[in-house]
Amino acid sequence: MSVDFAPATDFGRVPCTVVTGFLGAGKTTLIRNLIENLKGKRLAIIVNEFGDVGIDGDVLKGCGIESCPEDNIIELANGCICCTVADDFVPAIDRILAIEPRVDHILIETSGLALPKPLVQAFQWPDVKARVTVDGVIAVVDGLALSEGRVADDHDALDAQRQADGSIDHDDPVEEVFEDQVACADMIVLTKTDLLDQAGLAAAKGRIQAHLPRAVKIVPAANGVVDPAVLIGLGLAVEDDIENRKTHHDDEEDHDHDEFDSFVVDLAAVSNADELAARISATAEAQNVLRIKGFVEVADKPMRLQVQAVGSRVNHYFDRAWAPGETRQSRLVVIGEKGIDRAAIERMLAA
Ligand SMILES: Nc1nc2c(ncn2[C@@H]2O[C@H](COP(=O)(O)OP(=O)(O)OP(=O)(O)O)[C@@H](O)[C@H]2O)c(=O)[nH]1
Repeated sequence: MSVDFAPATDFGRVPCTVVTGFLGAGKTTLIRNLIENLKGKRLAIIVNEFGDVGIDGDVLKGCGIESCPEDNIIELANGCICCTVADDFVPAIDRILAIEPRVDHILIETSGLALPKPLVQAFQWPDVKARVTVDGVIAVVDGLALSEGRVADDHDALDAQRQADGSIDHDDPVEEVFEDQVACADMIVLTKTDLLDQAGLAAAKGRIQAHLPRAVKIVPAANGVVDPAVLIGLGLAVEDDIENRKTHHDDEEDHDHDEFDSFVVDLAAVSNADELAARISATAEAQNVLRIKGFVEVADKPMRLQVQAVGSRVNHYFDRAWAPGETRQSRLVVIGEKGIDRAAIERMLAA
């Protein structure tokens, strides 16, 4: 598949697509599909994660795509890119722009908890603006979760409550992050449609539409499959429009992510992958965990097990052989709202 990049707003600048979306919505899956299908274009990726340990970068590096070699994938773990933009993002852009031959396009995967607006605003800084431009902001939303009302549930009720009580000016943190991501989007990718029937799809679309401040297209996707021509090469120079996109955090001088916790759980090798998946599912359900992901050693297996849980729904598969000399270790990143019970989660996962 070939995509023409000729946005009128480029002026020789490298276009950059920001992929945002709540934890586990399907950002990495979408990006993986994009890089597989953007053949012939030299790509670089910035992958940002909330926790200290990067999993998504490792997943993307595993793609082995010639147009996006491992060295072109920069991981920014250790916090959301919206907060570390000055320290981490600009050096990452510098590094990418030094790559020879020059890359044609940059993809940025923000962490699932990042607010896209401060990141896009960084593209207004003169040193950045002279060299790169935001081609478009893609918000990836979890169709399954939305169809079940798990994100942005009860919005109407909340609105009514807000209007009745002037002192309420914030949703719960999960909804706030989700709404800010959608508010900044030029295109919405509604994922996991393979798990939805017609009614579920309509419900998910309806929930998103209720949040859209502007006419923004909703593109349904199963397993990240979207024609790159739909998402890439929009040429919107979003940095020039971002101030018009209203979000919950507009009036905050400084925001933080204190509402969320993340930690790493080291496990011993497991003997049975299905049993581990069942344990993870039960833990996520009982302890209200938002996201668990990582790599695990299964005893006597030459392959590494990749584990991905979104809420209590768990996927696991052997993604590649452990490399010679690589430490076979089992590490899971756990993310939840502030106050999740770390000791109980560690106990349940290790049981
Ligand atoms: N069935 C199905 N599963 C999907 C789809 N898209 C993503 N997934 C699964 O959902 C889980 C999370 O997907 P990711 O692509 O890692 O999500 P993410 O948004 O990058 O997650 P974070 O970076 O942690 O916020 C994985 O198990 C994926 O395989 C889809 O369209 N259909």
